[in-house]
Amino acid sequence: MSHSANTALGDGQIPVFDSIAAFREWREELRRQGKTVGFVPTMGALHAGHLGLVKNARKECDAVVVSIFVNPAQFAPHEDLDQYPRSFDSDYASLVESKSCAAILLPKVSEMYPAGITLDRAQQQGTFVEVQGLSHQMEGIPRPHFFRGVATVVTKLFNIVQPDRAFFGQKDAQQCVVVRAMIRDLLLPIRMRALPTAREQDGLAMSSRNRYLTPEMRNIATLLYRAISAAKEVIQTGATNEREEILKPAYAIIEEVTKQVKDQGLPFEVRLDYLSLVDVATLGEIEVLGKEQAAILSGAVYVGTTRLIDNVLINAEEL
Ligand SMILES: Nc1ncnc2c1ncn2[C@@H]1O[C@H](COP(=O)(O)OP(=O)(O)OP(=O)(O)O)[C@@H](O)[C@H]1O
Ligand SMILES: CC(C)(CO)[C@@H](O)C(=O)[O-]
Ligand code: BAL
Repeated sequence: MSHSANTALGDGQIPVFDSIAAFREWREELRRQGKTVGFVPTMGALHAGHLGLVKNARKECDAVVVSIFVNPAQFAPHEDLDQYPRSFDSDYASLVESKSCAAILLPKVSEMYPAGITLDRAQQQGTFVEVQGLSHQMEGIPRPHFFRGVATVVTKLFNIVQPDRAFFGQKDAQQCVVVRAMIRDLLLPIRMRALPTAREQDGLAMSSRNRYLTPEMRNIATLLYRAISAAKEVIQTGATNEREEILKPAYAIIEEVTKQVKDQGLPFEVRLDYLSLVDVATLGEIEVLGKEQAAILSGAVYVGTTRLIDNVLINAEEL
């Protein structure tokens, strides 16, 4: 294949492109060969959840591209852009081991944001994509800048990779709903797949940010999954369809763990950010759940300064 991957990155088993022009050359050759391309966008610090997306993409597509890009536009000035884990060498080794990745795209901030990018939204220059109606509830309340940053970078990455299919994780449920709407609204010729959340043995959703947890924090980090699972169980028993009653056991679990951490004098706090029960299509909060209504039961908690998110689906298999 004639392409100019950056040979200083990786050991040549997978081409790594840090230049968009070089990547486009490589992509063009696949098109000439009539091969289908699957795309897995990531921010790196890869774990088994990411690798599951890559392996599934490979089952459905001839060649899989993985991007690794910590996108400044989706971070607020007070968030963890600088601390976000960056581990290219081990990410590269995991992708080689997966035997499922045909190329890695590692774009530079300067190429992704030709007009520059500052985290201060009021000062930002250039073109941004925003999915109105789905970006300012749930995760969009504490992170009002977030989905604009995601929609913008995913649009740019789609324009570079030009995938036939794009693979996302259900762990970031609202992101899946936002990206699906964006693909529909902008008439992008891409099929989106949202795959189930990979979990640790005790149920904790895999996440790059789990690396921030100390062993003491890790011991109680399943609280959110236990909480939303308890709420889902209430729905499944048919005992009630009212939001308040559905969420009651979830609030109780979080309160109990919060108190336990305090009583034991552990050197961190647990704090609930939010719990939510929304319709999958509108992301509107549900007061009374319809019999077959597809819904997302989700939440976010802080364990120390680490913010964990998780969700389960109600009356739906895929987002
Ligand atoms: N546990 C998981 N199971 C399946 N997919 C996942 C999981 N965690 C992340 N993903 C998906 O991988 C893609 C890249 O996510 P990202 O690189 O932000 O990882 P992350 O673990 O979600 O990181 P963070 O800790 O920043 O939330 C997204 O589509 C995301 O939904
Ligand atoms: C989709 C994504 C790679 C865009 O930066 C990011 O939001 C993520 O990792 O979920
Ligand atoms: N997976 C979500 C990326 C973020 O929180 O910035």
